[in-house]
Amino acid sequence: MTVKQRNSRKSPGNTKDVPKVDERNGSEKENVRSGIRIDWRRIAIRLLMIIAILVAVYFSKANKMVLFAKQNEEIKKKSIEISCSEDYAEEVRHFQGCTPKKCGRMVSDLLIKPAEVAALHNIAERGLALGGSSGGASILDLHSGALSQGNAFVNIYKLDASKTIFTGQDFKIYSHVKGKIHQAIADHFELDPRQLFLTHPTFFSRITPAPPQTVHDEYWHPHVDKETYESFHYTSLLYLTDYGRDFEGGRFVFIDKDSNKTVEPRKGRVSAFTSGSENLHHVEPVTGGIRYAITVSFTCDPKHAIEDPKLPR
Ligand SMILES: O=C(O)CCC(=O)C(=O)O
Ligand SMILES: [Fe+2]
Repeated sequence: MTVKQRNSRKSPGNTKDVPKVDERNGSEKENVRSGIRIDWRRIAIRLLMIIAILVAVYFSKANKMVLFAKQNEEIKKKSIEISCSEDYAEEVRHFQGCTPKKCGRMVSDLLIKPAEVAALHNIAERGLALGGSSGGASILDLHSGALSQGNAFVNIYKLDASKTIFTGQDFKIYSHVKGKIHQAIADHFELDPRQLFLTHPTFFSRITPAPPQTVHDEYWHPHVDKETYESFHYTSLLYLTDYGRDFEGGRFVFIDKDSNKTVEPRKGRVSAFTSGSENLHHVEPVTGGIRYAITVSFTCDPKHAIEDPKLPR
């Protein structure tokens, strides 16, 4: 039907299917005048219902998100205890001295010094400048040498430039920072530090808002670290840039049944947690700027232990 035909059907002159004015309620009187049958009262009720639903959804969502660690607060130490998932508890119970008293998470902003954070940020920038994913997420693993490049990975130690861009001091700082996180995890979860080992992969990450090109760029999916990285028993993240200042989006979210707990990245913030399904989590998509972090992971299994990364000769 053309516009003309439609308009002529609805024209006031065509009274065949228009009810008599007096038999209709007030809201319909006007409709009759224009020749269009619209029940304004019904529409208003529907609109109110939609608004009520939107308000309810908004508040239920708001209730479901708790800011566990805000960017602008300096946290000495904050923690949450959670029951270990059955599979995690079953696995770690075989490793004496490495079984946590309780599973959970902890955040501390005072463990790592600002100069150490700046030095690590600088290492990440230098190393990742030699490569970089064509999508939004790049990694550099100083231990294996894995570096994102385009849609794949290369070994940074096979690139000539790597021979001059890193110094012994870079690796010293990495080991020192790793040592402090190792001790903090052992203290918090009441472990024997001699039974807790650095494991692979342990890597710098750089995230930008660039659209993903491969699955390696899809960092935002909810996951359990123990399932993604088999050797992990304790995960730690050290943030090297500030949420809201250096980048937008990119907050870390623990997905819990009652309410999600969000950690906003802050320079020098360490977030450490047991790697089982009690700590399902995801990272919100980065929508602006550049986000840098390091994942430093630990295992109870000596078979998966790795040495600290070293400057290759
Ligand atoms: O960068 C982060 O905040 C978390 C990354 C993460 O969940 C992972 O590498 O498994
Ligand atoms: Fe993770």
